[in-house]
Amino acid sequence: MAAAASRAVLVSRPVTFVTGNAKKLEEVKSILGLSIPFQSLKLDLPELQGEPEEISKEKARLAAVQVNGPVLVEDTCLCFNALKGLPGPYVKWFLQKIGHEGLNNLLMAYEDKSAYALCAFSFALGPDVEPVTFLGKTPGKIVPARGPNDFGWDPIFQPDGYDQTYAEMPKEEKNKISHRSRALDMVKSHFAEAGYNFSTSN
Ligand SMILES: Nc1ncnc2c1ncn2[C@H]1C[C@H](O)[C@@H](COP(=O)(O)OP(=O)(O)OP(=O)(O)O)O1
Ligand SMILES: [Mg+2]
Repeated sequence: MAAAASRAVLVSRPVTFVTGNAKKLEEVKSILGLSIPFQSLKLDLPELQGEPEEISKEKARLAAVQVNGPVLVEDTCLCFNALKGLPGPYVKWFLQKIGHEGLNNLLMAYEDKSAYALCAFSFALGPDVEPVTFLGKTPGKIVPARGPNDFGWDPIFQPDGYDQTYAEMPKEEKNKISHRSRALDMVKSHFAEAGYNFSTSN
């Protein structure tokens, strides 16, 4: 810790987590706890097409311009192996248009129902600083919907090693193994190593 403190970067404001999704914010809050001082801003940022890492980085660049300070953003993908990673970053639109049943039907022609949930967090210190990205991945499979329908595709994703879907699992259990918590672990390590020193007085 002494080493980290000696190269501490003084950051004038707490990090702003920018998302248009209240459920995402809830998960990030409960996973991060008090480990990183952050505030949130509800904004649905435009998303570039392309690879998950690039989409997330570009979101961070846009967010940093909007906030004019340090920002954290996240982009979530649900990737089907039989479809070479699709719908991936476009799962939000697939879910909106064809729902859980439609997502299951996409895999009807394939025996392979395996999938992975991928979460890409990007952190930018400000509008002129290149964002850094942290990826978290949880392997599983796509199943007919089971469990409460209160968060996106949770009811159709069953992580490997579990007989429950994300939706059926207790939140604390999901937060232990989820793609989001894996990526956030890396975010936390990055913050600890960089020794950022956030002023909370705004
Ligand atoms: N942990 C999760 N479990 C289930 N569904 C999720 C999860 N995280 C995100 N989703 C859903 C919400 C969206 O439909 C889609 C991800 O799209 P994404 O662009 O990352 O989110 P979003 O547009 O709702 O919020 P943001 O404003 O942060 O982009 O997957
Ligand atoms: Mg989005």
